[in-house]
Amino acid sequence: MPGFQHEHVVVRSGGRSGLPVIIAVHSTKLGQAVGGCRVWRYADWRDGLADALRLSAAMTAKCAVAGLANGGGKTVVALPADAELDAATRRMVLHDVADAITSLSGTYATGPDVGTTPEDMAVIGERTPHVFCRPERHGGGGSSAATALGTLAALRAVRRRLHGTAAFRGARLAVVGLGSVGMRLARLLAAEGAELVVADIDPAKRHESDTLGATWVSPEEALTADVDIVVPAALGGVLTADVVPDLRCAAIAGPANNQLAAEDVAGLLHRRGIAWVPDHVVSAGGVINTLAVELHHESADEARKRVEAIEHTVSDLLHTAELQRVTPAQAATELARLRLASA
Ligand SMILES: NC(=O)c1ccc[n+]([C@@H]2O[C@H](COP(=O)([O-])OP(=O)(O)OC[C@H]3O[C@@H](n4cnc5c(N)ncnc54)[C@H](O)[C@@H]3O)[C@@H](O)[C@H]2O)c1
Repeated sequence: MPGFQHEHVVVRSGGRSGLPVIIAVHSTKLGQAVGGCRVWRYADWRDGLADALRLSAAMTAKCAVAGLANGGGKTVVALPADAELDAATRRMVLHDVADAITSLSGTYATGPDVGTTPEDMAVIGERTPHVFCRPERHGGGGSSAATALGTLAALRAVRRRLHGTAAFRGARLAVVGLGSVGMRLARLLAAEGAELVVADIDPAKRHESDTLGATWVSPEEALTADVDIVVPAALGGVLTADVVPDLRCAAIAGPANNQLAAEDVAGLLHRRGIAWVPDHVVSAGGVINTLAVELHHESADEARKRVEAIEHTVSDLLHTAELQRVTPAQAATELARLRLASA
């Protein structure tokens, strides 16, 4: 049985809603623990506790690799399997979460996750300052632009590793998914002279592809296109064991969450000589920006510099991976361990 690794776990019945509110603070070694608030249905509340324990530990590693002065935490409100929250109960739940956060004396701050929105963060913010990713009128702002900028920084590092230059002129990239991050990113890359192959399941995006001078293909064709870098920017699970033999790119780096269908696909990619940069490193721009501005009260310029520093992180990971003959994902795990050990 693994040992208990968390600094503090709160489990309480919400004073207003009566629902189980769970906050797991995994680590504050690097600073205040952060992690989203999940409001989700579970067959048993203890499944929600397991989620909070697992996801808060993952946040510690994610923050450490991103170079954030923050640790990992997570909130889970475990709803019964058949629960529907009406607006009044939802407010009660969010205020219960806020009170549980207050009980932690500033060691943890929350943001949106599955089942919660920036609007919900504004409601939590009525009772605690330890909340981020609120709507713009409450001092927050959308994260897609910063996520796209951070992805561009990651791609610069990959481009330099592949071709010895961080300039995108002449680079061939396939962007799979032209949503709020993918579209912004494609525009940035096109403006720098990259040759783009793009795809989306929504045919309405084809028009934009034409204005970018990109080649429009199906999502499957984009993933296996003969390009330098594939950029997954839609849903997770696209990198399966089956697709690996068909890939023709030299590297994969994109913002889509949980790209690997199974963890061992990282090894399969490595054996095929394809550098896969873990998505949590590539997509960290949004959270880096939000925490810098909303929790650390830094200027937009300072926050932007932190986001652009993803380029150095990815450069380090690729360099270490090559030197130690490990995958970039293994190099990221080791980097997180070192940063935590030296904190
Ligand atoms: N928005 C952020 O700041 C942020 C931060 C971190 C990670 N991410 C992750 O990045 C990814 C994109 O986020 P987003 O905010 O742009 O989402 P989005 O919903 O705005 O865009 C997703 C796009 O992908 C398209 N799509 C869906 N399935 C597809 C498929 N099978 N093939 C090709 N295209 C497909 C959709 O039509 C849509 O245009 C997600 O995985 C998200 O979790 C986003």
